[in-house]
Amino acid sequence: MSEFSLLKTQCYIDGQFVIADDKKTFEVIDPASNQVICHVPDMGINETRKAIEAAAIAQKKWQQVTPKEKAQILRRWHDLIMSNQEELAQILSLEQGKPITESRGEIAYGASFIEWFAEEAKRIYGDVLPQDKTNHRLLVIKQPIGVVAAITPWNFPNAMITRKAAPALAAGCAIVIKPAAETPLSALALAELAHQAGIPAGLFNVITSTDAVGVGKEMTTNKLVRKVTFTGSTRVGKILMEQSASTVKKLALELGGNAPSIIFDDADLDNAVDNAIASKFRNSGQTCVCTNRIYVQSGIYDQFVEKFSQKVAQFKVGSANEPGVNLGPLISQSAVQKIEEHIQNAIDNGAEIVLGGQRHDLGGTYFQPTVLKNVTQSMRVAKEETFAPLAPIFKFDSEEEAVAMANDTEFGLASYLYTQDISRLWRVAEQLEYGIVGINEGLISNEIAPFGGIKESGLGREGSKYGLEEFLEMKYLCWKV
Ligand SMILES: NC(=O)C1=CN([C@@H]2O[C@H](COP(=O)(O)OP(=O)(O)OC[C@H]3O[C@@H](n4cnc5c(N)ncnc54)[C@H](O)[C@@H]3O)[C@@H](O)[C@H]2O)C=CC1
Ligand SMILES: O=C(O)[C@H](O)CS(=O)(=O)O
Repeated sequence: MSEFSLLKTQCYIDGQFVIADDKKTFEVIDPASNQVICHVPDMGINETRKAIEAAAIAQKKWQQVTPKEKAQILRRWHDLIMSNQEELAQILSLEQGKPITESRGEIAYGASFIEWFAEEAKRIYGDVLPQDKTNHRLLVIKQPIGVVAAITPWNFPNAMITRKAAPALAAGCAIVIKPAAETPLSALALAELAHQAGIPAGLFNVITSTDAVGVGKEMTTNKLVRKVTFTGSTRVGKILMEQSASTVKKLALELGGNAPSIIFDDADLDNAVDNAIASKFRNSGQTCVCTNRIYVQSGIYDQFVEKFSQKVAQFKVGSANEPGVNLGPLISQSAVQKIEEHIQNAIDNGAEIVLGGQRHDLGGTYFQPTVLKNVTQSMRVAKEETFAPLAPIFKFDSEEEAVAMANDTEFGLASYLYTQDISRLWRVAEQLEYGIVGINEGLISNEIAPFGGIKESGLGREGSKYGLEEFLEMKYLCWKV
């Protein structure tokens, strides 16, 4: 690991790299080899509290810094990230397992949020309102919400941090981040580059810990924290919501998904196949916007299954730096058990394996890309997010039936539809109960558009001009002249 100058093994609090108060550490494991990469501090409530207190002090000064100066510092952070893209990508693949090409993409994707919000920092506007009385002047100003606490997942250990930290800093806030224990190194590398970019001490803090519950409790109940932003499971999102109620914190929750891809008879079949594959197997199926269910109209069902499976059969499973690898290892054995349960449940209820279905010969947490056909709504794959390389293909007859099945879930993050009928495109897009609709496109993530879900997929939006509002408070001034 010595070749990685950005591989940090201490937490970053108040501008210093530090160890845990009790010197405790925990192992960071390479999921491809199951080998220990290094050890990082196993911090807890006390260190979290210290970080929050440092953030509160730093934030008061930061909100006085001009937007232009904020933008310049954020731009420097972006430039440092991009000039260290390869090393950041190697560290990301080492701790998370995704193919190096995907990690390089994630670093650029993560940096795009910093670039975007460096620009947005200079465009935080207020309002002058019409008078209600002749001697009144009514104004609205926007101010930073204050100290932000962020809890982030293992599947995008770089981009899920910058997608929160960039708008927070651009708005004038300070942030304390607890990354997933599986993937802390990307967060610590970002801290090193934030330090080099001159982001003032206390504004960007990273706590690594195996005590997610304790750290989360401190983050959601400490009065100095005014906003909690979380990306992860709906189960944990609900816990954080409950815990945040005692101090009425603002929340942003990017939670689980159950994305349907609906392919109509009139779709461009090759485009639908390619995009359904891209959406399904990105990050080995471990993204919240991955297609989880594929609904194909009966007229092209057999053709679609054949074309889709032939392409998936060409996939190469392997470790991050192997040339041509499409699928890496899953993050954990529990992830492997979940896909095995979903496959078995589907088979027990009448589905058929077209491709895969087994653990890969490479062992560990590698799994074969799997395609099932004759899948129905009664199976677990229809109701639960598999978060793995499993493509269950359902058949439908009518548009109404497809929309009803697609919406038959408590989740509402991403959805996809493939048709060349313009009227149908509008009808179905408007009826889908999701925050995001990909139309003839399976890859919808960027820094420009508002990313987020409805129903039990979360609250709020990240990225886009809307993403900045999440870190601002609106103040109304009623001025007698
Ligand atoms: N919406 C999204 O982008 C994501 C959704 N997920 C969903 O979550 C499922 C489980 O994935 P995990 O990574 O295990 O998600 P998770 O929700 O268990 O973990 C996400 C983050 O929350 C922290 N956490 C866990 N329990 C906590 C608690 N009680 N209080 C405070 N923080 C806590 C974890 O340490 C991690 O940093 C996936 O199968 C997928 O369905 C997971 C990752 C991203
Ligand atoms: O957590 C996730 O899965 C990401 O939000 C998906 S994306 O933004 O990288 O598409």
